[in-house]
Amino acid sequence: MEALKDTILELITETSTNLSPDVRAAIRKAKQQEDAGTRAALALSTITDNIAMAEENVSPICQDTGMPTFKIKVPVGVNQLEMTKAIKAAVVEATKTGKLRPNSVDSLTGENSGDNLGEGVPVIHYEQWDKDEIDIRLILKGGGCENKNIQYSLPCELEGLGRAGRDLDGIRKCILHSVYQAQGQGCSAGFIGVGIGGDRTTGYELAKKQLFRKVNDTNPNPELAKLEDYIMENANKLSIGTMGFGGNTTLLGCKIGSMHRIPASFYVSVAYNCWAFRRQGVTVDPATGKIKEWLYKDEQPAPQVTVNEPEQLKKNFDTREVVLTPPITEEQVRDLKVGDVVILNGLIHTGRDALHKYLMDHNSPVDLNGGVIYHCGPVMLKDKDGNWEVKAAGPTTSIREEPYQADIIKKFGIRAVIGKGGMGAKTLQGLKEYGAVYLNAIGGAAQYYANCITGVEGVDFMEFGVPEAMWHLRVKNFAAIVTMDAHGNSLHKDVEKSSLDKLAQFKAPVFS
Ligand SMILES: O=C(O)C[C@H](O)C(=O)O
Ligand code: SF4
Repeated sequence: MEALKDTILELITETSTNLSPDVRAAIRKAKQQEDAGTRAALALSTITDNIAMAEENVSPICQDTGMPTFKIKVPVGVNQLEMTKAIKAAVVEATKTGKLRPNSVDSLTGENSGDNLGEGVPVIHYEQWDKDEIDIRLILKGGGCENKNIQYSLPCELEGLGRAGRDLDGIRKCILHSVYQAQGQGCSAGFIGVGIGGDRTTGYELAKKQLFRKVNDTNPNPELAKLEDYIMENANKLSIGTMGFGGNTTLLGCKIGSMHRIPASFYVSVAYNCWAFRRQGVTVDPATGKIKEWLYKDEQPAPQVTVNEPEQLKKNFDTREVVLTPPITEEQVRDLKVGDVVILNGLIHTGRDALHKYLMDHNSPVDLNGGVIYHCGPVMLKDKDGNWEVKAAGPTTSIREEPYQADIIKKFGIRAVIGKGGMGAKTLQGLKEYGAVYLNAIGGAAQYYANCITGVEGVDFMEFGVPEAMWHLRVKNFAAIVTMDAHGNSLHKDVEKSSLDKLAQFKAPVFS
């Protein structure tokens, strides 16, 4: 099987950079159904452009290439030890070439291994089957959507929906609630895999396994097929929309599986996947290790997408546009309101979990007064001259910084925070008190934003690892939407409230 390492490397590259046709079609449909001129339409246009750019650049669709998870079926006699060696070698190579972000972090020390290997990483599940070929499936599921997975233990009380019992209607309520609780934080519009039954572990495994089904397949269990149809007809009535901006499409797919459980437990487990639904598979010849067939590629190529120039994008949307260059003044910030599109030109600094924790008790290596913090963990490579190159640079989920953000804004005089998914009441109060804004970039649009970065002017805290370091980036035409302003307004708060009101319309039983 000497070709196996190259096969796995090709599979990883394809999964990370080229969204499969069934997922693209779902996103295309959402884009066609979105009301023109809305923020959700802007987000879907940017996402569509980003998908095309990733394919063209053979570079990660999203900077977070997730926890590489392989599900493998092997004929009797195949050497799994050899396979694991080849998989790990391919993962290291894919990381070196910028197709994967180094994502393997020691949970106790915080140290990033740098090559995507570590205890339990990558995840590799083997099972034997009676066919004489190897079936290898890979999913790259990022942390932001993984954090929106949820597991319900029935019976339970659900906000907006009331009691969820140990029956199909209780399951219905859990699934609707799982879409509501994700809001836009897991980069909606999303896909969900649902596992009914099992224990805490196997329930979640069943949920994630559903994500390997094709977007347009039909559930072989008629009762579950009916429930999937119901969810797809109704979840979008929550109007959470793309990125949680409000809008017509919140859910792009729902796949449900069921297994036996023990009498005391009744779990409903939901694996929430973002629009960057990256899963691919191949069948492989056990003798050579070569690819026989791709499993999620259609014959006809996806329709060509013309990548909108920022100018073109701006023309489609009648929102106020404000061009800003850091350092930004308090007056400029207080002039902004929710819905404005801010175009940034100049120096911004990345910072996420490790940096925010550090800055609470330490000084910043750079002057952040009037500055912009970008919640982002980029994919970075050094070019032949040893200069850093940004390969992918979309936003991470901002809510994780909620415990720190207001204090950091006050301490350093920061004027704008860029991220996705919004922040909470403490930050909203801080924006008002200290004069700052929250700018929602389009989650997952890693190529789109990498394209706006004209230079890397340095980096601090490399000891935090590439994703968590403080990168000093020069940007041009970096567009993001004001979704929390310095006057106490928050689009996220409004959408959460309106979607909760809408959720309540599904309280009455549907499935007896
Ligand atoms: O880790 C990241 O860069 C993004 C993450 O997947 C997130 O959605 O927050
Ligand atoms: S940033 Fe968004 S698109 Fe990327 S992995 Fe996280 S949830 Fe998915």
